[in-house]
Amino acid sequence: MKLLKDILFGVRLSAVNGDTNVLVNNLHFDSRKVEMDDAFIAVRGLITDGHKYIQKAVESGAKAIVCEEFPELLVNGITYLKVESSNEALAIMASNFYDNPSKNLKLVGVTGTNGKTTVTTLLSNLFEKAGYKVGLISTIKIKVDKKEYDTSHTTPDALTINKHLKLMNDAGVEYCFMEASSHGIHQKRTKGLTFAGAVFTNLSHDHLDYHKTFAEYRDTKKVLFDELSKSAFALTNLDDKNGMVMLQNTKAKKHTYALKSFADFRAQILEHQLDGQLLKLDDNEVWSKLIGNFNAYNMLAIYATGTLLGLEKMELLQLLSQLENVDGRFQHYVSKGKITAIVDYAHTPDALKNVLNTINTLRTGNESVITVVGCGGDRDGSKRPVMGHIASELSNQAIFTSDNPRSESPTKIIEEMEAGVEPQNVRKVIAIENRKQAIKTACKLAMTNDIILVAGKGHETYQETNGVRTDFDDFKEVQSALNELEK
Ligand SMILES: CC(=O)N[C@H]1[C@@H](OP(=O)(O)OP(=O)(O)OC[C@H]2O[C@@H](n3ccc(=O)[nH]c3=O)[C@H](O)[C@@H]2O)O[C@H](CO)[C@@H](O)[C@@H]1O[C@H](C)C(=O)N[C@@H](C)C(=O)N[C@H](CCC(=O)O)C(=O)O
Ligand SMILES: Nc1ncnc2c1ncn2[C@@H]1O[C@H](COP(=O)(O)OP(=O)(O)OP(=O)(O)O)[C@@H](O)[C@H]1O
Ligand SMILES: N[C@H](CCC[C@H](N)C(=O)O)C(=O)O
Ligand SMILES: [Mg+2]
Repeated sequence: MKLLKDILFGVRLSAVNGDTNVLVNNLHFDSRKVEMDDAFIAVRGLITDGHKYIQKAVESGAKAIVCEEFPELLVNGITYLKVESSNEALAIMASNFYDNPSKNLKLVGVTGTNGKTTVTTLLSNLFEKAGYKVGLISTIKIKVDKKEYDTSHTTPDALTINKHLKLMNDAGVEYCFMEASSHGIHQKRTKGLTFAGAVFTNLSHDHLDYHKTFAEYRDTKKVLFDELSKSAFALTNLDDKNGMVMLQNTKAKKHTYALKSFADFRAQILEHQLDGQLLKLDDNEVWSKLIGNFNAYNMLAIYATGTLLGLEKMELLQLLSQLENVDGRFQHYVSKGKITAIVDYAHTPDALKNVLNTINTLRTGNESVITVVGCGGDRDGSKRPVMGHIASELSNQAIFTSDNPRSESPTKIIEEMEAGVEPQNVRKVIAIENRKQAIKTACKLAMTNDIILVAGKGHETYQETNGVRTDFDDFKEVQSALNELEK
């Protein structure tokens, strides 16, 4: 139990009706979870409006209501608080409720279209190898030292974030690396957190269904940097067109990294193969098990962050060379018959292009590249033709299939991908809606030395159709299809 007035510390209240000197048991933004003596924060969503459920929350025992508009009926004995932004109030209240846990560790936020999971996961692995207790909040999982929790979002809601940061405090965690998605920043899930630093990876086409314009998408990411304190660091990718935009209004100490421009932290790729690449980081050579230009950026971002957090350079370089690929990111398998299968979470045009370009640089002879790819339903539809074009242009054969159709028709999604295929590439493309069959077909078509890329779902272990998740694992599927054929 905590005093409501303490939980409200720092929240801008525009009206108060009732007593704030009351004890509150728990906070909720979903009326269905409210119990006796809880506070309910009414949030306006995309599907419905939390304000509609205020009365329901009161009936379930809510003692306090935080909202942007008072309901017509104010019940005696209940405290009503009016705020300009319920999302912002929720985040600040969540921090206060859990005793501001982000202040008790070094929290680093990573934002950008691609590379967030890779950078945060590898930073967490690296700091763990360096002997620290570490936390991770990522698309794949939440980690509190050795304990792992499932997660449904890249950046969870403010209550989930702060609850886990508190668990990190209790476990003695010193560093936490967290992904900051544009949805998360826009919905203020990260508001009120104290960041020791923020990292920008890159910006490319994604989520234009939600943000409407690219400028709005970019400016949302920038908020993470705008809100940093003077003592924090702001690290950006100088080679990205929007890298410097991120630093425009930040109070934090500014640092840059780049492969192509003159920056505080620099890298160069000296040589590369399927199993890794030799990098020059500043003036030191280091072997990276992760390949591709994009991973050189990721390794450099990790190196720079490690340095800014005070790790010793030689130790840092040595630990960098031990890092393994993150699950579902360029995860590869070479079959008995010498067919290479690569599973990658490329679900944006830029990621798909990067991965296929990297694969194409690995080709030494006449190997074919066969790509199996789909696009998610209920997500930015304008990515579909672009990804269709990239897959067909940069592969010898492309099989368009389902990703997570969610509430959309997989046939329609595939047709939208096909609309981007240029006439000279039409013969390279076939459509097989069933993902299992699509992967099997790619394996049947592949000959010795060929490379199969299965893109879009990476680490995901399910396929979501109409709200139902069925077990599905790209890596297992491609591995077992190849084994079956080569028995
Ligand atoms: C588009 C989006 O981001 N939606 C998020 C949003 O939901 P919403 O706006 O649809 O909410 P809503 O259903 O309209 O409900 C409004 C409010 O009424 C409340 N409610 C509703 C019903 C009821 O009976 N009682 C009640 O109180 C709800 O709890 C909610 O607070 O707020 C919810 C609560 O925090 C989120 O779970 C939900 O994420 C959905 C599931 C989602 O798929 N989000 C994705 C797009 C997302 O956030 N992705 C990013 C990563 C993307 C990337 O970078 O690639 C992420 O960080 O995961
Ligand atoms: N630095 C990078 N630049 C461009 N593409 C990248 C980069 N790092 C990874 N990728 C590509 O993007 C895919 C997704 O990578 P990752 O999961 O690290 O990104 P993310 O930002 O966490 O994505 P999400 O928004 O889904 O959380 C990878 O599988 C790879 O194809
Ligand atoms: N964080 C991304 C993941 C996309 C993964 C892809 N497999 C899909 O389902 O679209 C999103 O929610 O848009
Ligand atoms: Mg991620």
